[in-house]
Amino acid sequence: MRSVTDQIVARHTAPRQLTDHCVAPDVVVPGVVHEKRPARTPRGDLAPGIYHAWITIDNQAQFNSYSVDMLKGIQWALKTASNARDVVSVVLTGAGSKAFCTGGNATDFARYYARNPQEFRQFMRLFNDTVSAVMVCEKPVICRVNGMRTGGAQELGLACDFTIAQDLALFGLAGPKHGGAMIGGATDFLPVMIGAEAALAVGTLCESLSAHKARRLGMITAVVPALKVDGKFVPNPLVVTDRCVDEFGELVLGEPKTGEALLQGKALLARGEVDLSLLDAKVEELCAKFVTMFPDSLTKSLEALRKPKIEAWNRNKEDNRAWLALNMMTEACAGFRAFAEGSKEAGREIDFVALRQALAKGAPWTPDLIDNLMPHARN
Ligand SMILES: CC(C)(COP(=O)(O)OP(=O)(O)OC[C@H]1O[C@@H](n2cnc3c(N)ncnc32)[C@H](O)[C@@H]1OP(=O)(O)O)[C@@H](O)C(=O)NCCC(=O)NCCSC(=O)C1=CCCCC1=O
Repeated sequence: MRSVTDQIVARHTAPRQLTDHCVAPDVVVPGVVHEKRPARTPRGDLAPGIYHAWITIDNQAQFNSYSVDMLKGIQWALKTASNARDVVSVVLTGAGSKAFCTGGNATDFARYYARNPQEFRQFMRLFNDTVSAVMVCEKPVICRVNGMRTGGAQELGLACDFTIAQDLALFGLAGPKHGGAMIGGATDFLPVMIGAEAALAVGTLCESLSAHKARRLGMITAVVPALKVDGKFVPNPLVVTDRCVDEFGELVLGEPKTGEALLQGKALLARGEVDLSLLDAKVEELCAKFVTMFPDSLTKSLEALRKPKIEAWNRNKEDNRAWLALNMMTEACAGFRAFAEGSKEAGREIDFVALRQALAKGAPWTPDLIDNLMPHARN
């Protein structure tokens, strides 16, 4: 039986032919899965004819890092979902349970963009426009963090309106340790989201944060357990989750365990299996809340609340793009080559002391200086 609103629509209150407002065609890009999943109400009832758009980054062999084509695919998918009349919210996620995404493909960076700033400028055009596409999306954008979120992916994730993470996921940034500054969005968003002092630590030290610490800092919306041991969910056993402060009053919630506690945590981790059903339930719970809201009022609220992040981003994004491009001649060239040419055994970082010693004597960034900073040059 048709509902009354269906009958009203059938009386031709809606245009016979709908106009497509998307700039680019909705194309299928390998590595980016774009689908519409049926929406439900908060009570769990199906809401026929309306959907949530799921965008899944899928390059699992390389921890879901994105190629240029994949960036285009993510951007198209965001724009398509933004325009789709039947889409309520957008979920941006990664395939599998290891990584949400680890940013740009570091091997491509080393092989194609190193010493090629004009080409990296073009890459950054795509990247910047993808971050902007998140923040002008007319629907709420939820980052479903199924695993590690680092580098440019952390910046893309910070641009999202909500982040829900499974609690084994790590959050990181490829900053000065990799030869970059975290200016693809993180330096704009973090001070607004977590305050200037915490942003300085996160934005310079290049230390991975646990999902619990990210939640404590206010960087993400919610955390759910993902490890199942003997059929029961347990919190991430590698980090402190049972107290907020240590005996001296220092905050420890979400900090890594050490010593015997860490060994026990690792043993528990090895016995368990990862199950993302609670993550999916939490994402669905949030998506369902949006179904029972006035759409325009929701979009207006998003637009108003995004302003502090967007204003910071728009102030800096083009200058930062230019700096990141030129930095491909020097530090990023060395940093990404070290990742691509290194290995777990040899290490994936440059010889920082040798670099500083050379620069202290005024040495220029010659190709042979960079060659000699590589991990294999030390052996
Ligand atoms: C910390 C890591 C993400 C994960 O470390 P670990 O858990 O030890 O796993 P690995 O063995 O290192 O990784 C598993 C395999 O995946 C490959 N991998 C992982 N990430 C990438 C990547 N980004 N690009 C290419 N390949 C990747 C890794 O080589 C392994 O494969 P293998 O065949 O060798 O077994 C660690 O992997 C890491 O540090 N990765 C690099 C992260 C990185 O530098 N990302 C780029 C950041 S820069 C960036 O994204 C941007 C900056 C400016 C704005 C635009 C932008 O995109």
